[in-house]
Order: sequence, then C-alpha cells, then structure tokens
Amino acid sequence: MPKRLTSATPPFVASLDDLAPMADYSFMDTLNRDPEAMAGGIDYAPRQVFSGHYVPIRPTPIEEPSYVAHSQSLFRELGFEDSLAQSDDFVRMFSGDLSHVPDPLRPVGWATGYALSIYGTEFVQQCPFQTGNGYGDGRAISVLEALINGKRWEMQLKGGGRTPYCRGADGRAVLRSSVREFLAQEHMHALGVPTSRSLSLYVSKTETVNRPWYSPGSRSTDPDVMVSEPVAISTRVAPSFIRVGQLELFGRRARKQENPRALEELEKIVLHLIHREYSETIDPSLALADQVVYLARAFRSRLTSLVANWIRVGYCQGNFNSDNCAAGGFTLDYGPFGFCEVFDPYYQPWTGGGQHFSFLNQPMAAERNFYSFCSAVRPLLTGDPDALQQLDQIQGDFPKVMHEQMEKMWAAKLGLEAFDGALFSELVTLMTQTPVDYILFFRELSSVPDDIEPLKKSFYKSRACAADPESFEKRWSDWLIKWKSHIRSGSREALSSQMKQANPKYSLREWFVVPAYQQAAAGDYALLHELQDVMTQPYAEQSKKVEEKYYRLKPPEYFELGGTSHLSCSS
Ligand SMILES: Nc1ncnc2c1ncn2[C@@H]1O[C@H](COP(=O)(O)OP(=O)(O)OP(=O)(O)O)[C@@H](O)[C@H]1O
Ligand SMILES: [Mg+2]
Repeated sequence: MPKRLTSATPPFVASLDDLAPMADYSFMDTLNRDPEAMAGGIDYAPRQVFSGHYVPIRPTPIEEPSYVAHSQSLFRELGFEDSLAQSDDFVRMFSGDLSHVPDPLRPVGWATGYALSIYGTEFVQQCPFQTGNGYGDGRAISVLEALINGKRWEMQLKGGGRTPYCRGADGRAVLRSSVREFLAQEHMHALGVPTSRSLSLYVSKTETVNRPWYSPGSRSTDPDVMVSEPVAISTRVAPSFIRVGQLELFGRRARKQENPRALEELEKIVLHLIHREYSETIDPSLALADQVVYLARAFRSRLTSLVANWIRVGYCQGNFNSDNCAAGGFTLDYGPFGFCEVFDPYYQPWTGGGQHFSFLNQPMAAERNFYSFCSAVRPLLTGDPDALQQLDQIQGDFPKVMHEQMEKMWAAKLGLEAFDGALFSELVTLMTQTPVDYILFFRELSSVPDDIEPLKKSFYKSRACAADPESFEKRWSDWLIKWKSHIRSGSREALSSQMKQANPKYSLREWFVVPAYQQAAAGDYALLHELQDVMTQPYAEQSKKVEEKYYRLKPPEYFELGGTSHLSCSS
C-alpha cells in the first residue's frame, strides 16, 4: 500500500486476526484435500463446508486491470485521496491481487457460507450436494476490515474468482452488472437509504467471460444470445456482510444438532453481528438471551424502515430472499433490482422474481425474511420461556410495525398532517389507471401545484385516458382538491421543500445505465461518470441541461425491451 493510505487514516486492522474471536474455522471435509492449500486459500474446488464461519480464500486477480470508477464521497469518508484509486498498489489489491499487500494486511481473504429461504421457505437443494453445505459467497471475497475514524468497514470484492461456494461457476462478474451495482449503491446512499457502498471498480483489458444476454432490440423475456463480456471487480463496503441466510445456516445446524459445536457457532455469529452492526444499541455485558431479544427488536426496526424507504424512492429488490437480506438492515445485492418508472404495484424488473418480490409486496417479503431471522436465532433462547415469548411478540408485531412505517412514509411523500387511507387508495387507483411515472409524479406534486397541469408531465399515454380525457382530468382535479384539504399547514414553500426531501427528482432508470455500461465496455467512461455525478445528488434541482436529459418519462421504445425493461440474468 502506498504511504498515503496509512498516513491519511488510522492503521488498518487486519481482517483475519480480527475475525478470529468469532470462531476458528474447521472443515470436516479434509478427506482427500490438501490442508495447506485450504489454509492458504487456494483450494477453489466447489465443496461442502460443514462447520466454521468462513473459509480463507485468495482472490483470483483479473488480467490487466484498468481503472473505471471510484466513489469520491466514500473515499472522502474514509480519508483516502482520490488519486489513490489509480495508484498501482491500490489497483492491484482491489482488482484481486493480494500478493504484495503490506502488514498488517493479509494476502488471503475470506468467503462465507449461507443458507437460503425463499419467501420464508427453507431451501437446501440449491447447492450441488443437495445439502446446502456448498452454498454461500460464490464470487464475493472479503479482503480486509478497517477501523477508520471510529467506524468499522469490511471491504469485499465481487467477481474476485471462484470460492468453495462457486457451485461450478466462474466466480466472475461482468462489467455490465458491476457498473449497475457500482452506480446503484452510491445512488441509494445519496437517496438516504441504508446500503452497502461502492469503493472502486476495475475492468480487465483482456479477460472476458460468456454470459446469456439479450440481442439488440430483443423483446424476449429470457436472454436469447450468449455474449462475451469483459470481467470486472467492484469492491463494496459495509460494517459487515452478514445476511439473514448466514444466521439461518447456523440456526438450522443448531436446530438439527448437526455437529457438537453447532449451537456455539450460532452464538458466535450472532454476537459477531451485534458487535459489527448493533454495538451502539446493544450492551455486550447483557445476558445472551437479552442481547438476542434486543437484536430482534433493533433489526425489526431497521428492516421495516428500510423497506418503507425502498418504496419511497421507487426501489424494487426483485429477489428479496433471506440470502439477499443483510442482517444489518441495509440494501444488499444490486443484481435483480430496478427503480419503478410507470407506477405498478406489481412492478418486478427481474423475470425470475415473481409477484411475491414485486414492488409493493416488499413489506410482505421482508416479513418472511424476518420470520427466517427469528427462527435462526430461536435455538439460542431454548430454556428461557420469557425470552422466547418476547421473541414471539416481536415477530408477531412485525406487520403492525411495518404498516406504521408505511403510513408514515406515504404521509411524508404526500406532505400530509396524517396518513389518510381513503385519499391514498383513490390516488393508487388513479396512478394505476392513468398511468403515471412514479418519480415524476411525486416530484411534481411536491411543488404543491394550483391545478393538475404540472402533474401531467408525469402521465404516460394510455388508451383509457385518451378515450375520455375529460373524465380523467376531473377525477385528478377532484383528488387534488381533496389532497389540499389534508396537507400540512404552513407556507407552501415550507411544505414544498419538505416534500422534495421525501421525493427525489432523479432516479437511476435502467435506460440511463444501459448506454453507460455499453460505452464503458468500449473504454469510454464519460457517461458513467456523468451518471455517477447526477445520481449522487438525486434531490437537487441540478442544471437545466441535466433536467432535460434525466428528468423524463421513459421513451416508448424502451418498453418491454430485454435488458432494459426487464432482465433475467443479473450476473
Ligand atoms: N459467476 C458466479 N460464480 C460463482 N458464484 C456465483 C456467480 N454468480 C452468482 N454466484 C453465486 O450464486 C448465488 C446467487 O447469486 P446472486 O445473483 O444472488 O448473487 P450475487 O449477485 O453474486 O451476490 P451477492 O448477493 O453477494 O451480491 C450467490 O451465492 C452468488 O455468490
Ligand atoms: Mg445474492
């Protein structure tokens, strides 16, 4: 590492040392394996990992890495100079080559196993062994933990090559999906929604992999061609990457008493989670059962608030499985995602996702993930009926808390004194029938217009509307009058400015991102950097030029377009 990195910040804390208290890893699959290769992190073969919290793994560097982007705002927070992102040692490390990192960094990273529940149903068959023991970070490898300005950050490469959990896949991520994830994470952060962050993005100048994708102009649901794409490594950063699915892996093992240390491993991962994500709210000197109860309450609060925020900004996590649900209560895995344009309660960008993970069903999906979380930690409360009862209560109250968060969020979006069910359901009907652009509509409403003229900027053309425009206009005008009788008192300016803080002007629409990653694949990053700039100030008015380019309805040619309107393969 260059001196600047260490001199600008407090010293790095090496990863594996710091993780050691969590548990020592142990394998029960040592038969026919080379222990040195395993300990050195160079045993990449897909295999069952029966116990332990992580496996050491050395990333596989991408060939001839080249700088694409870094997050200036995260660099500032970390105390890194911008120039570091293009310096040799940094590029080398964050494109997967750990061979030259100085002390106290380690040349070996780690990958973790996790379990999967889909909408609350436990799965084990998704791994090649049909046991769930071969499932986990197939292409995500953490490379360090750092304590910087009093905050702890874990840095994780995505696309850094195979791990024992790769299930026979290549461990790579392509530039396309990496650009999407890189931009979306920082956009989300700027929207004020908790998320993993983007540190850096490097692409290989020579290495490519094949992925199924859509041919130009394809309207097909599934990809119809195989394309060769450049590989990339993006690095994401968060206090931890513990997923509900990860807790489940140990919860299931403890429940089934799969090995003598199963309960102890569950306890350690839960304490590790508390330490990484909830240390400000949970006192570590409390009894374990009390800590678990506090954790459940705190996670419920974060998860319900997170999902309400997703809906506020139009975000849909199209595959909200327990393994894509961060136990720290932030957004994770920007593959199957999309930002809602034409308002549709069932909006779902990912063709594999189904209605259960669609836009306005996300509170239900969160509830299922929360139940999976509760069943994972429950073995720790065995023998403590009081704590178990509290956990049941916390679980049982999830829908109520979620509902309150949603009403609070809708009231803020609409600038209301208090949520009004009738006004809201009339609006949902109107928004669906017109139809409207979700982002444009709420932003235009935020100017507190005298009549519906400004709102029309958000209306898409529809047959129903064209057939009887007067009736639509009247219904909208009547609704607007009713809305005005419910809005917060005070000046129009004050209300407008409050509403604009709840309703972003700029949203990362897929048809902005597509040309950015296409140009990036040809070595031109100008559009990507422009998008990065615009989308990290989503509430600001920005210039006329930016407004004309990015504050717009989705053009008709992008509807139903494969890879733009919907996508099936996120990798
Ligand atoms: N190319 C690949 N090589 C190896 N494993 C992969 C690859 N693509 C996906 N996986 C693994 O398949 C599982 C499901 O993939 P999914 O698209 O949810 O994850 P992801 O986008 O890679 O990961 P994350 O949830 O870490 O952001 C994950 O465990 C992931 O690590
Ligand atoms: Mg995932």
